Amino acid sequence: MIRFEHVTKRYPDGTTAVDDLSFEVAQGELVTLVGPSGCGKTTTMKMVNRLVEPTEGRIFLDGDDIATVDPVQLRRRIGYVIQQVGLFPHKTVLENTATVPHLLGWQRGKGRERAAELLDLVGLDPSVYGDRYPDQLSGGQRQRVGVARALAADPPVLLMDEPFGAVDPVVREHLQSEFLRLQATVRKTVLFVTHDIEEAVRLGDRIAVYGQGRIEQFDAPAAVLGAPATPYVADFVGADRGLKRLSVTPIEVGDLEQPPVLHLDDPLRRAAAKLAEEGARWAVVLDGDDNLHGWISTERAAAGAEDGSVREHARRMEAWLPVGASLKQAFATMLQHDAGWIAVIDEEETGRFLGVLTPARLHEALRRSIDADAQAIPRTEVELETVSPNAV
Ligand SMILES: Nc1ncnc2c1ncn2[C@@H]1O[C@H](COP(=O)(O)OP(=O)(O)OP(=O)(O)O)[C@@H](O)[C@H]1O
Repeated sequence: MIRFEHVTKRYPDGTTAVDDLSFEVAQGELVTLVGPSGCGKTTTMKMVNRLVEPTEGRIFLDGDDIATVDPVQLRRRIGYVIQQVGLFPHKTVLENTATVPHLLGWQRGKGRERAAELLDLVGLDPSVYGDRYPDQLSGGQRQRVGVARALAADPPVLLMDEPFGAVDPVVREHLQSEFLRLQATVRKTVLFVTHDIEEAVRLGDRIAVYGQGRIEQFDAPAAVLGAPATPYVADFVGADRGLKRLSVTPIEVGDLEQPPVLHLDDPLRRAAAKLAEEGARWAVVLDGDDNLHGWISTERAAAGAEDGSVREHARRMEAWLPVGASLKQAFATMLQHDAGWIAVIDEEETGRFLGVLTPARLHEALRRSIDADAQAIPRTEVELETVSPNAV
């Protein structure tokens, strides 16, 4: 979709901002450009929409050499989001969002309708925020308007230059999650500039790690973290690679332990006997549809009334995640609920219980992910050790 072929940019003062750059971004792919200040990220991006012209080399968009495309026509195919957002202060949120459809000569009603749809999509209720002016919004809300505006004319390509750079870390994480959800729906081809490796890792399908004017490594996040191509990249991604890798390694079904399982309507006496027989300290409790309800301790099951059912003694389980969530989320959930394990469910299939993740299993999953990359073998072929639930 976007292809750089031996692109160099030298500014008139002699600065070589980008030196012989070649890479390709596939349709629907989100590539993050990450590197220290002044390494040429913004220059790379601005060459795509011809705000900067290359000195040498060629750039293709969907097969067209962009040097041959009228810049105004070109920019209609490209949404652009920048840190300063650049909203018009005297226009309402809705008018700001409808800017590009308006420029494209869409009928006013159609443009506003589209703008309202987009505001909804980025989490701003148009009936609440549509008539406000930019200075009546928080920084995070302004960034969302910036994203909505860039998407309004439905361009296939988005260029995003530190779009979440100006907001505090909490809002930033929130915007990142929302953007990932949005991208899963709209599947744009995205170039995303950031100087934050965490953000690059979290958002990118692939990451381009920049040295001075050059890409040092262009790879999937797990590979950049697990197998940095050069000492420079290793240095840039930092010593706490293991921690960062947590955020790119998903929980897989193979990571889970299978503790004893009971159902809400099971007679308590039978449940207690089963737990004692298996030597387990607790069991997961499911409802009639095999969805997660909570858990019950062996002690509590044994102490209950003779004729009771599991329902009266089970506790709700708040610490759970869908399969595919990151190990980092799993770790955070354990800490948040002070839990020795978390339940993992299959969200796709309406919350069916799949198993539990323990700290030991989390650590194993992390190790396996590192080893698998190091040996360049598919993760599915890595043998799992079995750990009994009683070990928790
Ligand atoms: N108009 C210009 N004239 C001369 N030099 C420029 C110009 N624009 C950028 N540069 C230089 O080109 C190099 C790359 O700049 P660029 O803005 O692409 O870097 P960046 O990686 O985006 O940095 P940052 O993260 O600080 O925005 C820098 O040395 C910068 O000073």
